[in-house]
Amino acid sequence: MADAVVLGAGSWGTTFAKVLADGGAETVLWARRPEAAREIDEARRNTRYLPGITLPAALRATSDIRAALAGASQVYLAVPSQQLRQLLREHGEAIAPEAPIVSLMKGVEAGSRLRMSEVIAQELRVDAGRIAAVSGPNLALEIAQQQPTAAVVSSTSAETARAVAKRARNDYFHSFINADVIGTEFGGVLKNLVALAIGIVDGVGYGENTKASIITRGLAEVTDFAVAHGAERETMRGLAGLGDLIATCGSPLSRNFTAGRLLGMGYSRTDVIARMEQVAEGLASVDPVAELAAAKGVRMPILEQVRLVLDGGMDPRDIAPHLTTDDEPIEE
Ligand SMILES: NC(=O)c1ccc[n+]([C@@H]2O[C@H](COP(=O)([O-])OP(=O)(O)OC[C@H]3O[C@@H](n4cnc5c(N)ncnc54)[C@H](O)[C@@H]3O)[C@@H](O)[C@H]2O)c1
Ligand SMILES: O=P(O)(O)OC[C@H](O)CO
Repeated sequence: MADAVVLGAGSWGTTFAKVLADGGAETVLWARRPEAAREIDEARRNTRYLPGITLPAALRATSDIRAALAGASQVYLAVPSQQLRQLLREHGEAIAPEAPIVSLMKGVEAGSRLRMSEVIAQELRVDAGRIAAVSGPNLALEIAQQQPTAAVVSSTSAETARAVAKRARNDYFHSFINADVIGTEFGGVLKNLVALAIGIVDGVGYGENTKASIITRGLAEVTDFAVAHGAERETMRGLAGLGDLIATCGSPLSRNFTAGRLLGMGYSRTDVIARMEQVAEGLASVDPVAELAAAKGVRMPILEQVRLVLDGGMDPRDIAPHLTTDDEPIEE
């Protein structure tokens, strides 16, 4: 019986399993492909997602999801957001009755427009207090290299947040806690959209002034959206808001930045999706977030221009969401 099981052996699931194992938790990682599980278990490597990283000997991997889940006292989920519901539908009944269920994901489900904690609650019919979300400036490869960073574990139950934060920490990864699940999850979702915009301007060739203007206005846009949906303003100034915005918009390791960069270089949405070998959650979140913003009447010029570029309705060179077209100057 494991202390923790991580479902999804991509870059983040594998890295988080390493974080847990390095913190002393007996950890099992579930990989969909048997050959990936075998490589992790036998060679201590996940060459496809974490090249150059040696995984801890204490970390076990399997492609048998039912065996992985059996009796595990905490369950961490790290599959692409659009795949979560089906996974839970097929295997959710194997999750131990009292185990906290932790989302490591940063997306909104297309169609339902639900955050990942909401998908978990709806699909598994569990109380919100059993669910936690982890978010922060967490580029997987840097953490796998044991570069020090932090995240926030958010749950409506302080007991759940504390239990998860105590397990998800070690000498290079620290977990803070908060109770603002809405803000923590939306911070992770929306920074991906700003990173797409920053990637686009980088691909076009614009420099630091343009990027800094968009990141700064991006924080205001993300905050307006999240607060309108019930988040605490303060959360957006924390690790899951500003912290993640800085990390994601500033790094070529970010898949969202990379996808944006390809758009800025002139590739179409279809070409970008075909070229991306890993999930860039922002691409699937653009439409549901735009719908959620419209429902609350939130103005989101950055999101709207990213959407136009994606749909081929705007030349990437014309992207300038921080240049307002209003006649009257608006308050910053
Ligand atoms: N990589 C990061 O730096 C990072 C950091 C924080 C959060 N996240 C979030 O974690 C989530 C997972 O991202 P990632 O970086 O690990 O992606 P990834 O592309 O590196 O890996 C995705 C994994 O999911 C698996 N998968 C795909 N479809 C599946 C399905 N239908 N059922 C089960 N497994 C499936 C793939 O085989 C792969 O192992 C995303 O929501 C992402 O935003 C990523
Ligand atoms: O690679 P990205 O763009 O999905 O970003 C990874 C993490 O979310 C950064 O915190």
